Amino acid sequence: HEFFSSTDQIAQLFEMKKDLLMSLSQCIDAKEEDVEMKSALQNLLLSYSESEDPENAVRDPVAAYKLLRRLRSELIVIIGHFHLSYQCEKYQNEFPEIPELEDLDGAASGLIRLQEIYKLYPHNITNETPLDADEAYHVGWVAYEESKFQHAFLWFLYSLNKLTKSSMTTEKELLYYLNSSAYLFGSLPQIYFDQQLPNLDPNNDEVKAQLNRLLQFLRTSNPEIFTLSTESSNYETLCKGEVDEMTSQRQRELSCRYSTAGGNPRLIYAPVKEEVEWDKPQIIRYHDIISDREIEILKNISRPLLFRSETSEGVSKIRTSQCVFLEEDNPVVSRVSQRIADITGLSKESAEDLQIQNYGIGGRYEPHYDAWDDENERIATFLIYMSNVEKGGATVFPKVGVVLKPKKGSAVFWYNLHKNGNVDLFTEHAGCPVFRGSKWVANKWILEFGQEFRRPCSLSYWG
Ligand SMILES: O=C(O)CCC(=O)C(=O)O
Ligand SMILES: [Fe+2]
Repeated sequence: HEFFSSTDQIAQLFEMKKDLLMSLSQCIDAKEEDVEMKSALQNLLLSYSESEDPENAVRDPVAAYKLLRRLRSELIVIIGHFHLSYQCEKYQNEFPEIPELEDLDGAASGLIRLQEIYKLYPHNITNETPLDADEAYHVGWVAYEESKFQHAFLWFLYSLNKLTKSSMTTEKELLYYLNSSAYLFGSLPQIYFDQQLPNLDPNNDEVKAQLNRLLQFLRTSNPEIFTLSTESSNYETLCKGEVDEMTSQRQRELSCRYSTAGGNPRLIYAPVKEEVEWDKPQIIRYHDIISDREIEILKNISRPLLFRSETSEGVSKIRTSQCVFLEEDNPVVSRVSQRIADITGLSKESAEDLQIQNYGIGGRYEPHYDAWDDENERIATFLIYMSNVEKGGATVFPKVGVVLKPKKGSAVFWYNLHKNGNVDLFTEHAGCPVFRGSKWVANKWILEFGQEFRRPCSLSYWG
């Protein structure tokens, strides 16, 4: 099981750890004589505070990263105690999975992606939740492994400034990685690089002096490694919310109305609020199409079933979220499907199951199409927002400049295919990295076959 790709799963794990800690304290209290174990347990109990709210903590990606690290180390200790303690044996089948090192790497990678898109320095992204030297070193190391040498360098520098006596990270390691990332970034000539590394004096002062020399050299001869580039792709610019004037002007001219979808009996007394968000391709927002209660039910059914989302290439960094397809045997799921059919006028018999999705730390879905050129493709997408997202997490269409902000209870709808069956190339879209908040969405993909009389085909070459 994975944790970094769903912030909700991290919050759930916190609750499980809490329960486990409680049962451990009960079974140890009962009989255990081992003083050492009791005091270790006491420390764990002290570190856990009643008022801690994991759902709130995971809204901040840096806090979520720290929490994940902490949960991993605490669970290892707690489960270790269970194994050591004879009296606690009966609990042994109920352990939650422990986050793996890959989870910590995935979480760090999410932070780096946030920095890249939103142009954030380590001190920007950590301004609410600071990282300690070891945590920062780990993020730098992940950036280094991903060949993102400037981010790596900046994190190592951050780590250097946070070093304390209790840090596991050493100045010597930092000198090595600062030096190497500066060289690989292209800010350090080979000669300088070679001079810095060999035969480091284990004497700390010597390392310190070398570190200072390195930084001084970089500041004077190659200062660009300290400053992030401001270049962005269309996708990134839209995610940052920098919509150009023309686009926002065009957006303001669009309309909204109450609709009964052409007199659908189920909508006559409760027309749906319809807002045209974009004209070409047409993107329609429907407001208040699902209640908070329905959302809670869908989240609760999904939680134990969530699994890493895939793309046509399998599991990949392109898409960091977890999802599950829900079948119609649940009344809320079938009610939502019926509502989508009523609103869009399309047949629900020809559609995929409702897909519920929760994003991870810095979770995103990079630009993609929902439909390909195969038979019975996804003619349309109905995307429901099941949460608000405080920062980031917009759905953007890079080819046309559209930014759709998640609004809880609303949905957006567009056709991926032209009437002639070809993919509309303007429907390329992305889910921007979540910068603050927990993002939940539900996808309903409506298929081509069975819609022939509801959305007649055209023979036109153009669409
Ligand atoms: O989460 C979003 O905003 C977009 C999701 C999406 O495009 C998808 O799941 O196919
Ligand atoms: Fe999509």
